[in-house]
Amino acid sequence: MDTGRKLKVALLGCGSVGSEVARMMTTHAEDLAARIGAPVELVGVAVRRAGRPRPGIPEELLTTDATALVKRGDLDIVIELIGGIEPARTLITTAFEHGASVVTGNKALLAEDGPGLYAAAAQHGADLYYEAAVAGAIPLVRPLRESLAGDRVERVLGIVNGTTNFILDKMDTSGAGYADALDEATALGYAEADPTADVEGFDAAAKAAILAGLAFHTRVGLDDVHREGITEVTAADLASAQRMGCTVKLLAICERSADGASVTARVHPAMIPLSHPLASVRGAYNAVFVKAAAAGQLMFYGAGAGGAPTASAVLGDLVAVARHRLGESNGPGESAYARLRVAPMGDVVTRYHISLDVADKPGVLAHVATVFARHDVSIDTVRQQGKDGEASLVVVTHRAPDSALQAVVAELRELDTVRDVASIMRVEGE
Ligand SMILES: NC(=O)c1ccc[n+]([C@@H]2O[C@H](COP(=O)([O-])OP(=O)(O)OC[C@H]3O[C@@H](n4cnc5c(N)ncnc54)[C@H](O)[C@@H]3O)[C@@H](O)[C@H]2O)c1
Ligand SMILES: N[C@@H](CCO)C(=O)O
Ligand code: NA
Repeated sequence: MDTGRKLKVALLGCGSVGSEVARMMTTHAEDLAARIGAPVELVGVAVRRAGRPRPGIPEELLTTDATALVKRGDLDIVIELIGGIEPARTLITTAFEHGASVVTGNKALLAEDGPGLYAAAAQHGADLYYEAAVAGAIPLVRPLRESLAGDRVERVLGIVNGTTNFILDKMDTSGAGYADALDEATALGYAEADPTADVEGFDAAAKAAILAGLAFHTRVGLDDVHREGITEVTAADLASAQRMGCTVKLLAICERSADGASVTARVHPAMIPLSHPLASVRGAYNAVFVKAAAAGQLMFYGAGAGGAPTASAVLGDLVAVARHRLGESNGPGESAYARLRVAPMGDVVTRYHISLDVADKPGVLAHVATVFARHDVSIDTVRQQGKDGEASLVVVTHRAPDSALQAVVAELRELDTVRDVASIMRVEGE
């Protein structure tokens, strides 16, 4: 098809991902044109600092005025790769107002204000695409948004943050503590100078909010996601997991309740059996399981981060959106019609591994067991190891509501014979 038309594209942000997108748009120009049906031309690149050498990007395309760029009025597509809430949000909405469609990788902004962005896109008849926002290169947004649009998704479970997976993997394989593993992740460039967003689970929680929204056709905000990071995970937790034939992963889990009336979304470290495929996701890789009523279990695996892998997802979106511009059509907008209740963490039903330091005296085990029984939490296994009048007690429960487990722990902490509740970890993937 030769329509004689050229599609004009502006790029906002030229960091790890943006620079790869600019490079690929140049090196793959002919293939992109053939696949889209018209050439895509990069007409401007907004950067924060001018005057830096940017190999492969003609200097005359660079500008430090992103606002003026998105207001040009002749843009077909704006690719936002600045990140963060502002100025990204204003730039994206301004791009819509001036007639462009938008491709972004900005999970923080989508989790904060996805509905606002969708509304702006719909108002101006534009597309909003964001495959790069969740699990980088791995096609996951499009499968949920399009391929599974005819099915009923029951659960999304996976590893969606590479930095924390690298740290936990390091702790597992080397016996290192959290701080040493974080130092190594920083030295190797996996963790950022300020690792808070990754290690405290904010990045994974934003992705969980996006995934839950897509999976359940319900608005799920960042505040709806229960979030625990990995900073409290100890070498002892990993050792204990290994003794149980498990490892520890930071998981994002979005589930429909058994009665289908509500959904939950959570991010926390959890033990998973070594036999589970997620246990063999090493280093900074991501992997996500999607369970749907008709499709059954699907597994998505690959590079969840990195300039080139993430740029692959951005370019895929660019092709899709460009085709729509040529065909004067649109991709899917927001789908939040189901309006399911987003239930609190207390409603989540799962298993627990609880490690207690107790006095090694007659009746202590019975006393501890009574607390579990009082809250209707059934014990699966108990393992005790004694040392000098003290004992460490590891209790693994059957499935129980999180609220019941929290009540058990609060009561255990009050017992004279319980010196410390050393760790509480959920057990998933069985
Ligand atoms: N790096 C990854 O592996 C990865 C993976 C998935 C998604 N993402 C997302 O992609 C986006 C970009 O990530 P990144 O890793 O390339 O970040 P980055 O920090 O490397 O790049 C962002 C760039 O934007 C520039 N910038 C900041 N303010 C600007 C402004 N007002 N105008 C123009 N430029 C401005 C910065 O100077 C920087 O070069 C983020 O939303 C991120 O969450 C990144
Ligand atoms: N910081 C993120 C990048 C991808 O969103 C990670 O470690 O996975
Ligand atoms: Na993706």
